[in-house]
Amino acid sequence: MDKIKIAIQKSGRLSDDSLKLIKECGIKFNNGMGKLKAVADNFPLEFLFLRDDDIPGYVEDGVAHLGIVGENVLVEKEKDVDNVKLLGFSKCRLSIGVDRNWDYKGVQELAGKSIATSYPKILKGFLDKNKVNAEIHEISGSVEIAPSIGLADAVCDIVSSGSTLLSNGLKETEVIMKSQAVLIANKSLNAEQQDILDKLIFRINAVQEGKKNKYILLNAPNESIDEIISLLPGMKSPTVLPLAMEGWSSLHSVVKEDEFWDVIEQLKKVGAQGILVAPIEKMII
Ligand SMILES: Nc1ncnc2c1ncn2[C@@H]1O[C@H](COP(=O)(O)OP(=O)(O)OP(=O)(O)O)[C@@H](O)[C@H]1O
Ligand SMILES: O=P(O)(O)OC[C@H]1O[C@H](OP(=O)(O)OP(=O)(O)O)[C@H](O)[C@@H]1O
Ligand SMILES: [Mg+2]
Repeated sequence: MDKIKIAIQKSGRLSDDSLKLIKECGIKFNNGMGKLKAVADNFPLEFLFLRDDDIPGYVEDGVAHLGIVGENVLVEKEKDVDNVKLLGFSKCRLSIGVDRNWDYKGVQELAGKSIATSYPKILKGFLDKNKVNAEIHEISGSVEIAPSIGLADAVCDIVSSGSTLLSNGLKETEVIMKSQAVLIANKSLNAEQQDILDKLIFRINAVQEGKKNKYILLNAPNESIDEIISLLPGMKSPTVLPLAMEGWSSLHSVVKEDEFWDVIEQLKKVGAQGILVAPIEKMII
């Protein structure tokens, strides 16, 4: 079978979670220190470890068939690739930051100022949309230092916790876009390559669904079972098994991670006991 190539960031904010997702999909490979290429042992996938900025271009050209990048880089690079799937990690935002003592009242205050950024296209789009004429000063890293060394009046850069802005005497004033990691694909995959991508997407979906849900087991008096079933509808419907103790049943189901604590409270109110909750590794709906 043909192999397809996936481009992953070599080292940075996307790398660990990208590799973790691949491993959670049951794909094994050996990425020794400093290796720029690796081949999976049990799936037709080859890995290229690259700078994230280069990934959309390599995927457009077909040097790599797939890639994992931040949406911020994907939008900035304006490459013609398929946006296959949001991956839910490396969540951040692209924001304007200004000196914390600037009494900033709105985007019009950026008129005539210079803004340092590694995202000139996205920034230009934002300024044009707001009809603000400002100078864009493109730099490739350490953007937050620009105002304090007199290079620019403001910055447009990635913010997550905000601690980099804070430690450079800046404050966040405008969120231009929100971003997370995304799986991208070349637009001209052949049937065999598409088949491999479909298998990978199937596995990613199973991993993501598993994370969104928990497996729940509980004991309940038989008269509460109908009410509990309405609280825990499960994938099709819950499994209900009689306990050795007369008048009691054991019920197995799944519950959504984000509804979990509310549901547990309601289950207790209707008489559920001995509630066990376990993580789900994979879930295929
Ligand atoms: N603090 C953060 N928290 C969460 N996600 C982030 C954070 N910083 C960046 N990201 C996301 O991870 C991507 C990679 O960030 P990183 O800082 O590793 O890039 P880089 O320094 O340009 O790396 P490279 O050396 O590969 O060019 C960003 O494009 C963004 O989508
Ligand atoms: O709001 P925060 O949580 O502080 O995160 C934001 C910082 O994180 C990223 O840099 P990173 O630390 O990845 O270093 P880099 O300069 O190598 O990109 C980004 O470029 C910001 O500088
Ligand atoms: Mg980069």
